[in-house]
Amino acid sequence: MTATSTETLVELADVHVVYTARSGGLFRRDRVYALTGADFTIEAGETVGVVGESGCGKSTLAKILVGLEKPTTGTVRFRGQDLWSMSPARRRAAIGSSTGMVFQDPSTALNRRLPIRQVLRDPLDVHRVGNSRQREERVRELLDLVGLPSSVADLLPSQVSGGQRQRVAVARALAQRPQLLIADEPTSALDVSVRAQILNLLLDLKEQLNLAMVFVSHDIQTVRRMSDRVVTMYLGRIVEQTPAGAVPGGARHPYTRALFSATPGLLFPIDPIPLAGPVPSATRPPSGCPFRTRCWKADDRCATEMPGVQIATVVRPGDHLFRCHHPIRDGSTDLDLISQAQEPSCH
Ligand SMILES: Nc1ncnc2c1ncn2[C@@H]1O[C@H](COP(=O)(O)OP(=O)(O)OP(=O)(O)O)[C@@H](O)[C@H]1O
Repeated sequence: MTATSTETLVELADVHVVYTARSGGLFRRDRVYALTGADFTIEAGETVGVVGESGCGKSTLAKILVGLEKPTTGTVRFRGQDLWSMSPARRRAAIGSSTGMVFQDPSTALNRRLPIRQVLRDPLDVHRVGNSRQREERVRELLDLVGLPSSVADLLPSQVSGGQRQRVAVARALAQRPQLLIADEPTSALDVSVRAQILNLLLDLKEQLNLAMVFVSHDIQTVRRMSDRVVTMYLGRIVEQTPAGAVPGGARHPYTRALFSATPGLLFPIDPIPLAGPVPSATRPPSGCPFRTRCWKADDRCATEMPGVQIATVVRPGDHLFRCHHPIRDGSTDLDLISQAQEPSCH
């Protein structure tokens, strides 16, 4: 699975998201550092998997990528245009035509009172895409695209199965022909029996429409299978970006290694690395490297200095980035075998 183009669809530059949350006393508010210093691009046609433990900022990153959340500081560019310096009308149009989002639970994401036909027509009506006949035609196309019979158009979302509802949610996200689909835990609310069908549907749509996709999941085995590139997040930071075939053995960040160490079905399995203790609070992240309180390689430097970005050249320059003072350099990767790539070199 490799990207077919290098056209940049979305670019984040030093994006921070800080929420305020009530804590303890009536008037006391804490800052929650949900996303810190995110530098990140998505190229046309590629699938990026986002992994990390609960609360590490995956959904915040997804919302930033689809324009649902405004950065506290930093820049989000859609096709080179600064999204948040556009007028609200232009921004809505840019978001609608560039990205679509599939949420975890289709039961809550879809308007329960509208028939599926209207659920799918809504984004077309709001953005005045074509005339009424063309919108009806697009609804039929969308149902066909996600493998649903046209007869479901007259049903309410509650009258179809969970898997079919998620197909409707995917169709709705694709209504305006976006080039980027963000899927935030798209199968975790579904029965195990239909999860594979939805994943296969996403893979088919990616091929058929040359979609770029951001796939957020706790299920790291699925992320590895679905993605070209894996982004590892820890406590609001992107700590590593690596080609999917390079994890876990080629991952340089100890946290990525630990997360993926128990992944079954690898050509080069590695010993499980247990993660000690809980993730620290996002209201008081540790100084220096955020992972240092759980890292077996941490030393004094990790407590005082946030590691800068290092580059490992696995296949192409820029394919593999990580932030660690003590990266792991041993181990074989599936990529070593597949691409006969050179051993990565760090700068
Ligand atoms: N609207 C909000 N107000 C205050 N804090 C928030 C808000 N949304 C998210 N957070 C906090 O920001 C941090 C990142 O949350 P986020 O939902 O992005 O993490 P996540 O990795 O997607 O978690 P999960 O895997 O559990 O869905 C967490 O500490 C969360 O509690």
